[in-house]
Amino acid sequence: MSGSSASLQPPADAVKPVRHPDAPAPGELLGAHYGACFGCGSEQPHGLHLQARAGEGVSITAEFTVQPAHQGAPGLAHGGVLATALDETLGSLNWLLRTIAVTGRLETDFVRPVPVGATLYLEAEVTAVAGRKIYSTATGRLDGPDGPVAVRADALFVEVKVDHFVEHGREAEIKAAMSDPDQTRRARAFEVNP
Ligand SMILES: CCCCCCCC/C=C\CCCCCCCC(=O)SCCNC(=O)CCNC(=O)[C@H](O)C(C)(C)COP(=O)(O)OP(=O)(O)OC[C@H]1O[C@@H](n2cnc3c(N)ncnc32)[C@H](O)[C@@H]1OP(=O)(O)O
Repeated sequence: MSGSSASLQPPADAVKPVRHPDAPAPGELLGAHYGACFGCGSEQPHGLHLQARAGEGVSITAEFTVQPAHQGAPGLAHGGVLATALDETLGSLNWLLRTIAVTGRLETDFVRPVPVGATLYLEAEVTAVAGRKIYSTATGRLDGPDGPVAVRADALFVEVKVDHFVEHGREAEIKAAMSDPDQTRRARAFEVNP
């Protein structure tokens, strides 16, 4: 099965995404946007520790190695964990646009089982932007960047203001993020199209 639902088809007035002039250069590691992020943070012992790298245009590559803590069936990655890897990779794309956005919809195809110990080689790109809506797509491959596709996703991210996190997040974490000494992480969290 593949083919995303109608709500993931960009509308007729959608435009091509524009890479922000200050986006990290192709090949540059993005680093974690937040230390406690389950997808990319270093402070989560069982997190994915996904490492994303800027690509050409509005694209990203990322790697994630499946740990024993990520199992669903014995010896195999949990589907929700794989969806997280896709979500994190897709979410990282928005930094190349310098837009803060959250996942509105994520549609996933699980094509092949992914064993514990395997590295998932992910690539993602923004395909279109329509107002606050950002359309993107991702694949995850086994055995190398050109290996067989194991997972695929199409997504719609919706641009939000930083108030989204301030209103809905927990105060202690918000305060800690706001005083993060890492300038890049702070910028990723709080700059919108500067
Ligand atoms: C102080 C700390 C700050 C920290 C900052 C961090 C920065 C991060 C930096 C780097 C991140 C890198 C990595 C992250 C990766 C992980 C990403 C995630 O997992 S995010 C968590 C999961 N997602 C949610 O929790 C969203 C929950 N949902 C909502 O909050 C709302 O529903 C929201 C914002 C998505 C939309 O609500 P509305 O009221 O703002 O807007 P409406 O009018 O409903 O939607 C706008 C347009 O989008 C469409 N839309 C919205 N949801 C849709 C859906 N599910 N399917 C299809 N279309 C949808 C609507 O139909 C509408 O379209 P029309 O303008 O009318 O054409």
